[in-house]
Amino acid sequence: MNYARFLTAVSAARKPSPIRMLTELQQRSPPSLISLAGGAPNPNTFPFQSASIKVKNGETVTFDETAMKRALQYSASNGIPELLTWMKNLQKNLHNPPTASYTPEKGQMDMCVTTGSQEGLCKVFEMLVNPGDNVLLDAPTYSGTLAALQPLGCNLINVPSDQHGMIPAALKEVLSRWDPSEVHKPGSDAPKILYTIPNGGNPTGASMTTQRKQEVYELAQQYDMLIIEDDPYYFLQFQKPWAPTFLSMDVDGRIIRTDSFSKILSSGLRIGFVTGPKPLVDRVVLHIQASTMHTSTFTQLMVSQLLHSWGQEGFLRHIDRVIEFYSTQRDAMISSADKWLKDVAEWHAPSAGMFLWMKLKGIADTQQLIMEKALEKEVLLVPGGVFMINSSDPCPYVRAAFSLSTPEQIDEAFRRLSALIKEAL
Ligand SMILES: Cc1ncc(COP(=O)(O)O)c(CNc2cc3ccccc3n(O)c2=O)c1O
Repeated sequence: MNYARFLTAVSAARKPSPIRMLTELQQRSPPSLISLAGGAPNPNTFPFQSASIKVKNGETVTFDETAMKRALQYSASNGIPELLTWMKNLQKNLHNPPTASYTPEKGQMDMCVTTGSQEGLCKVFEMLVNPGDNVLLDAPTYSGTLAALQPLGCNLINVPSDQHGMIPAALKEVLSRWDPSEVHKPGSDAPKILYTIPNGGNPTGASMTTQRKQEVYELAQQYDMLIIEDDPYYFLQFQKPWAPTFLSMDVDGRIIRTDSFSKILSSGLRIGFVTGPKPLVDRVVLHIQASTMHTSTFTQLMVSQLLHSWGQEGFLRHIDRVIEFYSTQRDAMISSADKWLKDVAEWHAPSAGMFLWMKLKGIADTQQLIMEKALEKEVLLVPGGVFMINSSDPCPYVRAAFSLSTPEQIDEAFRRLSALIKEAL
């Protein structure tokens, strides 16, 4: 793959930070080395001495004085080695990416830690998207992605989708505007990237079928596009076997995948990952060097200690408990929707994630209904317009999350929603 053609001028201009290189050189050197180089503060001056974090299964994550000094100090921009290694092994076990065995030039699978997958998305978009670029995505989509993409001045092209995700025939139709043999011609405005949320989509709850992923991947090959696989709900798929990922079929090194611990370990710890071809991950890391420098060392070490004590089996047992919770919540929301809303709304029951996407019958746009009437009735949902490329377009949908409220609260909320829809009609 020729990765240079995908980089913005800004990303291509990024150079390794000399002091960060010195820090990493020092970390690779024997303890006999005396360094007067790094401008790191002396951890003996830090007020924090130790920590122990109780884990619900009875174990404890502890930071003794030595560990605490490390946890409170700068660390490598791509992530602390033990967390990266653990995650690379998990990615290889879960997805068996063809690129794991490639050379760096050929797009060898690499990873970096980001402060939430939101940071990963933001830096990936800034690496790839120039003003005026055509970018493909299936809308409605995550509002945080729109917030990161739209200020870049790109032209967002919607690819029609349904409850099974992006529709390959529709993608083929959208791409038919361009001749695949001309996409490398100077001045070509053929799309270079496609973004999608393949499992438990936000806001639609949609999950892509394997067949559709294969067809979308083949079209990306034909038009030499990268696919950004934003997959924070991968571990919230209620049925097994979990769907094969784009990463698992990536024979070319054209997949950039963002993962997140937010929905399974903690959203406040802000731990996400970018997985992709080494030439592209390297550019994201250069951007991290010049922005946050790295994700919090403390949180990375805390999570890494937990994962090492659990092992992959323990991690996947934890995931099973999380899946059990969210599928029970999904069942509660669906049964309350059937009870209160089936004559005023329509929906597809999600098989992953934490969202139900409902179309309100007879309501052209839900913005006013939700932002005024729903608040009067003391029930809050998200009006669908915030997930559309053009948020001022009328949208008859609302997004309901089944993550935080109890089944009883969900039932009462839908009773209130039903009443206000009937009043509005
Ligand atoms: C598809 C997709 N991609 C990336 C992210 C970012 O997750 P990260 O790993 O935690 O950075 C998300 C998080 N989505 C949301 C977050 C959120 C945070 C506060 C309040 C509301 C929020 N609502 O509503 C959300 O949907 C997502 O859904």
